[in-house]
Amino acid sequence: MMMTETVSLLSVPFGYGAGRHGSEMGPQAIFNAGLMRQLSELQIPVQDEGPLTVPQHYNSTHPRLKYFHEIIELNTNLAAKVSEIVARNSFPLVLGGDHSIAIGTYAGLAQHYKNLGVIWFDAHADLNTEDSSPSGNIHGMSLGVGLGRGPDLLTQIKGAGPNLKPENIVLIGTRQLDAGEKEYIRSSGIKCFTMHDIDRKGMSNVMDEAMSIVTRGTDGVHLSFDIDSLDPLEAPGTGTKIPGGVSYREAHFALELMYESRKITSAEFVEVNPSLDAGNKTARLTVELIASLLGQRIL
Ligand SMILES: NC(=[NH2+])NCCC[C@H](N)C(=O)O
Ligand SMILES: [Mn+2]
Ligand SMILES: [Mn+2]
Repeated sequence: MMMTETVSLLSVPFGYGAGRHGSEMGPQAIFNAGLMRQLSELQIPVQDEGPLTVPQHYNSTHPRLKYFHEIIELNTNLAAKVSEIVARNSFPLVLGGDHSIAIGTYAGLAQHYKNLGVIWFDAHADLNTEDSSPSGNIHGMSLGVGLGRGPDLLTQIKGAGPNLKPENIVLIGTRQLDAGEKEYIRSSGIKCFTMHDIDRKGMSNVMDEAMSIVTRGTDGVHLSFDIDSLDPLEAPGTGTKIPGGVSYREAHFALELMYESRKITSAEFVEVNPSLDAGNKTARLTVELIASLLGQRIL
């Protein structure tokens, strides 16, 4: 919680953007892992917005964009809900779901913030297009949509694009890029802190640089946190695991620094997939990470 009082918890039990089933059960797993208890220990006033209604599967059959129509419908509804939360001056905390729901989140935010900074914590860049995507899974395209780069119909969701600016975006934890994404990152100038950069500079310097980029000339900062940014040894419950990720301590430290900055104005945690988890380890980790973002301290 950074600039507002209440945290509005919005569950989005939706997984059609991912290649594997299960992330639609993410919000329930995160609640089961003790989210409400953790927030009450932090004495944070919470408004539970309940789960967003998700569209039924009506067999949308776009050849290269899987569940295209469901994703449009979901994100249209999500954008309206997020916008309403911001209008109430509450802090939107969105629980996914797969990363395609980021489209609806920033579409809702864009109705209030004209120059939104975005921190995209992820093993991936999610900057694919219909043509560059190796999978057709829209969770791999969701950041691109906000830059006007994604599939046309998606960018036409109210607020969805192109409302984000490359110079206001930082990627952190990146370690798997498809060819088209690399090219776009280089040509657009999006700042990308790969695992190599984290190893070389340390998370402390990376976060200092990242915060200075996303706060320069912006009127809000959104954190989009894909749990696959963490090393799969820490976070096995996710659908696209890439080895060599952010450590447990680095992730907490980054989130603690974001809290200290008091600049974050909204957040989402996505890609927790309980059907791939070891017990409920990844969901429990997510609860702890949320706590760090919201001010939990060791002492
Ligand atoms: N949000 C995610 N986990 N994205 C994974 C994307 C993987 C790959 N780049 C693709 O486009 O299919
Ligand atoms: Mn992602
Ligand atoms: Mn990812």
